[in-house]
Amino acid sequence: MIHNFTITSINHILSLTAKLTLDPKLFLLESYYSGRMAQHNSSKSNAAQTVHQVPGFGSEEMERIAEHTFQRYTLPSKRKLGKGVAMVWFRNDLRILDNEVLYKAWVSSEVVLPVYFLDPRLFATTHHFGFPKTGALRAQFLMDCLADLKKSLMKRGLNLLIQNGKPEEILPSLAKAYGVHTVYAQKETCSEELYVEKLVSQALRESGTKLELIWGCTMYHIDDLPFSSKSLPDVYTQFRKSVESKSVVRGCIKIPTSLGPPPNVGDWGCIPEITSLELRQEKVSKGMAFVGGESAALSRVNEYFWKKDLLRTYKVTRNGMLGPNYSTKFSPWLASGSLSPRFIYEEVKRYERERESNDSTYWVLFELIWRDYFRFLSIKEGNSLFQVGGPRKVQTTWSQDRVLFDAWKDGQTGYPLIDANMKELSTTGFMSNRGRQIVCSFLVRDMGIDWRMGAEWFETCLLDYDPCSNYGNWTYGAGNIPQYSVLFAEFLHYLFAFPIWSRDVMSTMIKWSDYFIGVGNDPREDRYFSIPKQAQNYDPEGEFVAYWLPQLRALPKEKRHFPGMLYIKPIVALKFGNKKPVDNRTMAPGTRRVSTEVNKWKSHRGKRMQ
Ligand SMILES: Cc1cc2nc3c(=O)[nH]c(=O)nc-3n(C[C@H](O)[C@H](O)[C@H](O)COP(=O)(O)OP(=O)(O)OC[C@H]3O[C@@H](n4cnc5c(N)ncnc54)[C@H](O)[C@@H]3O)c2cc1C
Ligand SMILES: Nc1ncnc2c1ncn2[C@@H]1O[C@H](COP(=O)(O)OP(=O)(O)OP(=O)(O)O)[C@@H](O)[C@H]1O
Repeated sequence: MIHNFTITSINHILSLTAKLTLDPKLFLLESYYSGRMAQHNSSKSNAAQTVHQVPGFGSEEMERIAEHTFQRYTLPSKRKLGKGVAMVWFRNDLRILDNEVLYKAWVSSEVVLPVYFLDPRLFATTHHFGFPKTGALRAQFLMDCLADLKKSLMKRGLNLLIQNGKPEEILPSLAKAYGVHTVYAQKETCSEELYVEKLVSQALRESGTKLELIWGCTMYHIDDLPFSSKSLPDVYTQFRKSVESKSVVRGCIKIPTSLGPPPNVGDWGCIPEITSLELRQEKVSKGMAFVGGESAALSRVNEYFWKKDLLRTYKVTRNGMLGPNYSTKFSPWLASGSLSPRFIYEEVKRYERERESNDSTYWVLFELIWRDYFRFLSIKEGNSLFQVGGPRKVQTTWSQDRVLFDAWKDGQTGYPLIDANMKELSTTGFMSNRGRQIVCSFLVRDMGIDWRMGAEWFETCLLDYDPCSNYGNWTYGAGNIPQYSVLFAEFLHYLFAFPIWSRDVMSTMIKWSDYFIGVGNDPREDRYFSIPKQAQNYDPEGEFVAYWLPQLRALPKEKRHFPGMLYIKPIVALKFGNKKPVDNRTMAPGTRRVSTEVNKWKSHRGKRMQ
């Protein structure tokens, strides 16, 4: 069931959340959840301004689903051999199911001390363009995750210590005060996180405590790859085929029934209001409102796979843009670590055994392998993933025109498909994969803007922000990952897999010849997404744009994507809007060279138009 609720209800929820102060006593957490959800449940669906809660369950139902899932993953009581106190430093692994960090700390000690640091660096600004590092919606999602984790730990005889500050400054004194022999934490891969790991390791060494970093964020474990991450294939397909044939996804780590006894902590700390992090409360006024936390994550898996049976058709629907049903929406929980990709894997396999195995069930795993790929790529490529030329070190002059960029960011470009997607992003913290590819292509290719501005804005807004997937996809979209080698490898694979006289091969060769011509050209011409074509294929009725730009709803469906004078004037012409490619960097903003006629869509030409 999807709960629709009004803006007023959301306001209530947010003000309730804003007033939240958590007490170690479980009943206050109970009232946090029941209060938050009562608002969701009591509200009535109201006209166009609806909000779809994801997942669409009330708090009790989510808790029931989570408990039921935990029971299937309960570790039969086992004698612990460990001694002393171990600490769990929670990072992007905010879960108890399939958490090796938590498990290792538990087996290696008599007492576990779980800690989360509200590191001020997470709430500072992005590297180049000074946007908020964490936007208000993701910050609120994070607070939900922490509240849910705290509650789960308390149910198992523990708690979560919340500390404001940098881990390297606080950990040594905590370790000393509690006699911690080892701090366990999830291993990260990007330079900002590696820097913190280095500082923590140095600080702990001085106090004689060990730091043990454990791999935990991918579906395939790094130790099970058939190659070292430094020799990761440049081509996704090679990577995927190799891991699929040579590696096995490890089983989920189970949860001990009791994680106690807890250490003697006087004040476990509160989950703060996001205003105390210098963020303004933001309300989700329409679209999807995601509930943070592991209980919600497990409930979403249950809803998408089992209750609504949407896994059966995922491959057909996954390119949609409107509503909670076209794709899994697992990404926000995966990014915060409140959902394990191995758990998703096991649920897909269970679904295949119990219901059906088809292209769609496989395709969720195919997409999760993309996620793994970008994670491992961040090890191989290091900081080049964040640099303007990307791993290819492409030399291109990009514009950093603030007027153009702000029009993109604020959904004011004059192209409804771009504007609707950008409004969804700022209103909800989410955008479909299709939408992300389209707005990325528009910013980079039609506007000629520095792709890092787009990537940093995504970093601010996305609930599912993950440095590897975000910067990986942006560099890929900006043409900074060697796509000609991708195609060449695909070509060879195809050549050897099929007889040369096959008609498919011949037509594919003709198609691919276009890619080879472009080698060495301006990368902005790679992966061009034609707006008319995308609109026609993925929003033919104009429902998505009319949802986010209600002023377009009154127009005939075929006019909604190109409303002409009835909408904002397009801020730039489309690069391939006319027959000849246009370099927008030489055009004054406001110049309009785009065909607005729907029946001219098919005449739009562009190299590599998707
Ligand atoms: C410019 C751009 C930026 C992106 N930034 C992020 C980001 O910061 N964090 C993030 O998780 N994803 C990012 N993606 C990938 C993708 O858009 C989202 O993972 C997806 O839209 C999330 O929705 P979903 O969970 O319903 O996906 P589904 O279609 O249901 O896919 C299932 C899961 O597979 C993984 N996945 C799917 N597509 C990709 C992909 N292209 N790359 C990596 N993993 C993928 C995700 O974990 C996703 O949850 C980005 C894509 C683009 C084009
Ligand atoms: N987790 C992360 N999220 C976002 N950005 C990250 C993350 N980890 C590393 N980075 C980025 O990686 C880059 C570090 O690379 P590098 O040291 O080459 O850049 P820099 O020299 O600081 O950049 P510049 O010379 O352009 O100022 C920075 O842009 C940093 O913000």
